[in-house]
Amino acid sequence: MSEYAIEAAGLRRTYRSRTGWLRPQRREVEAVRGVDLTVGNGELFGLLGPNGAGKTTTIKLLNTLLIPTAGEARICGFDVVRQTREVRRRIGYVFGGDRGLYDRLSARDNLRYFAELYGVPGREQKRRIAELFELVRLTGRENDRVEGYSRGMRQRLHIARGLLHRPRVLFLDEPSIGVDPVAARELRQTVAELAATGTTVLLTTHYMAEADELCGRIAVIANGTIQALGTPAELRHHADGRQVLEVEAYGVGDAQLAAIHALPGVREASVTVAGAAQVLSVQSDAGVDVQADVLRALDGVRLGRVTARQPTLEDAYVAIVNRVNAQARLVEAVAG
Ligand SMILES: Nc1ncnc2c1ncn2[C@@H]1O[C@H](COP(=O)(O)OP(=O)(O)OP(=O)(O)O)[C@@H](O)[C@H]1O
Repeated sequence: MSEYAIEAAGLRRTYRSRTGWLRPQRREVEAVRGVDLTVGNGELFGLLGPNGAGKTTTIKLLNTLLIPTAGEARICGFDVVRQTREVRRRIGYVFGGDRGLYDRLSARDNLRYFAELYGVPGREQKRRIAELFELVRLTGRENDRVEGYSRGMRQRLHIARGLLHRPRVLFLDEPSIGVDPVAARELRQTVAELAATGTTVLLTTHYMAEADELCGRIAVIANGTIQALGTPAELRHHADGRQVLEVEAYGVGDAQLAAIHALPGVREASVTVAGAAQVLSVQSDAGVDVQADVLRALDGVRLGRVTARQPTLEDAYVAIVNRVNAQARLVEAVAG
């Protein structure tokens, strides 16, 4: 058996498309620009990045749905281009969203159907399906039609489907998308239990907290390359030497955000929406008190609680991704 479940070296993928009808133009998007990666057997590995970073493309290159423009990848030692059959036998692919299940059938009939499709021997099917219902915590709901399932339940059924043929490696592409927080927690439990059975899991997600809780190691991908890779504790170091000021606010505009970003000592400033309120997070150099300046910049905005705290993994992630964005803007400015 190969030492690694997943290996990628110099993996690249460029999409070529035509846009326009009257004056067609060729457009090239370098979605993945040289990814190097090794994932050990039984590892639960996270691939994190903003929209358009290249996560799904990377997964599709590894699971034989796309052919690399350059570079190589192996699954359990088998080449994804030259040994697709060997690779496909060893992988499962689960993606977020609603496609891929038959609503009018019961959950059990769905799994029976896919077990046939994946060539699970008839005498094994019953036991395997029961085992999987147990793993994804749907025992007792097997005979319900899928149309009555919640999003979280569907997602767990998707995982069961992806595991029918006992893959060594499972690709989970944003499993918790659109799933409510309680269901997302159950989903995470399922993924953790799955990894405990020895299956290698490559998980993509937008949620840092999810990756933090589940993954042994995480790669942050942005702009088609890996920007940082390590355990959650190692990634946290990207925010070393910083402190965070959090301000609950109602109506912070882009101009104010830009003004805060430009304040001396401020490294990052971002806004997330939490219910009716916004949460403004300002990362600054530790030892520089930016609170008075920040509050002055927010003059006229209704404010709630103001808190100072230590950086989290999420802050480290913001720091990594913003650094890449700043570099990309610089390259564009020089080129333009
Ligand atoms: N079939 C395609 N043709 C042309 N461009 C594409 C195609 N698929 C993806 N892209 C582009 O490639 C880049 C990477 O996309 P990809 O879907 O891999 O990102 P992602 O990290 O999975 O993003 P998201 O989190 O939004 O799903 C994006 O700029 C995207 O617009």
